[in-house]
Amino acid sequence: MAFFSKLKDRLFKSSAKLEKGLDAIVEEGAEAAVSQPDVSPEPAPVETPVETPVETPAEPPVEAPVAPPVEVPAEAPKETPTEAPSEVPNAPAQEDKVQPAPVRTEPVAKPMPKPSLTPVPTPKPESVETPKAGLLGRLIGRGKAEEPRRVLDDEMLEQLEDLLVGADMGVDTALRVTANMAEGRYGKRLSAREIKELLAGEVARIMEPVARPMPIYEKRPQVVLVVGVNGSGKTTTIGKLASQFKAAGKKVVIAAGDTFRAAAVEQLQVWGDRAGVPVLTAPEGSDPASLAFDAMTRAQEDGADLLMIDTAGRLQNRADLMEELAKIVRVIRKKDETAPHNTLLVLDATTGQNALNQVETFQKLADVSGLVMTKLDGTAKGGVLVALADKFGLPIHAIGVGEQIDDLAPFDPEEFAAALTGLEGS
Ligand SMILES: Nc1nc2c(ncn2[C@@H]2O[C@H](COP(=O)(O)OP(=O)(O)OP(=O)(O)O)[C@@H](O)[C@H]2O)c(=O)[nH]1
Repeated sequence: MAFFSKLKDRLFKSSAKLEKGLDAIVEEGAEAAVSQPDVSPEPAPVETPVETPVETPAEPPVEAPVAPPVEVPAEAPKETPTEAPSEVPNAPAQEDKVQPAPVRTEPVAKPMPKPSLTPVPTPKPESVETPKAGLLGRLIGRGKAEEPRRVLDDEMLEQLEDLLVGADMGVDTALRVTANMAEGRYGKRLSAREIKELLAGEVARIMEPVARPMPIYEKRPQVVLVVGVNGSGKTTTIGKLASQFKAAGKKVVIAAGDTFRAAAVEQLQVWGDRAGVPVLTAPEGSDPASLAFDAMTRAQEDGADLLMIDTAGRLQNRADLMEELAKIVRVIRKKDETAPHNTLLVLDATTGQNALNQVETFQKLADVSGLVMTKLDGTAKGGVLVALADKFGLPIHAIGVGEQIDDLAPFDPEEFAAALTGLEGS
């Protein structure tokens, strides 16, 4: 199965929610579609008045400049370059070719520049000559004249905003996205598909700057600290990443740093076995920093490429957690002052807007350098990724789309946008 279909399949709850909502918005205010073909195939007679012809009474009054019958392109403008999506996700291997300089030479924890607050002018769509929908066209579903269309006005924009807020995009992002969608199109008649394409284009534009695989450095061992609240998917993500790194030829060691929960340690051992990677553990209740130090020693002795350190995620006592994370960092820096080279924050997509609070909290506790978003399968809250990208600009290294070892994919903005909005892959 192509990865696009898999992602769309897995994101079905988010996509179904947006897709149905968009269809309903257009249908609700749609004009009589058949009497409103997109484009008159006949050249207009010279004496044709500028106003809407009398024989199209279904056109509702519009306050804004009246749109010509068709000015909306059949395809939304593609503004973001696409990397060839990989059937088998392998983020580490991709990045490995680049081998960037060690992490401390660049401010990895600093948020990337935020997208501009002002709507980005969208290229004005050129008129598209839509061929007259013949019987064959209608039979195969290409009859554009059959599509319900609705004039993009304030009421429709408000409905779109509400829909996006309901899909967990957050108010600020939803307003920005709809403003950009309306740019140059206000008063025009749009079909549901055209709106989905516009929305997908906007989402992809916001997501493109943050879609970055986890950087791999020449430093050995590269230390990856994994943080996040309990249950967000840290253990599972470490297992999946370890498996992918190993498949890419890397020697990996895992440290089970959540020493307070025996079950967490056992679970990590199970994932280590699955990935074929050693997991260093310590007795329940022992000092996680001491384990991290031992793991660092072992990883150095073994010539490991990567050391992945799991951590506790108890936010109930932030001061303790902050001290615990700070101590882990202090001791591993005794071995390598540039460590940790990555601090991954694992977020559970099903928590919706709460994910935004978690980013703020963990940015105070640790130097978060990138995000992994888990449980994107089976949630209607996938829109929160757009809000996260828009608000923080932190790189999204990968997304979790299931509980199996292979269910971790590099983040592809265009595929995500298409899957989120319910567009078919082409
Ligand atoms: N559907 C789905 N489930 C996931 C995904 N990632 C993790 N899970 C599940 O989420 C639950 C919690 O995952 P863990 O990896 O144990 O989370 P954790 O952050 O390590 O939690 P603690 O061990 O309590 O600290 C498990 O049942 C996982 O199988 C994902 O991408 N999709």
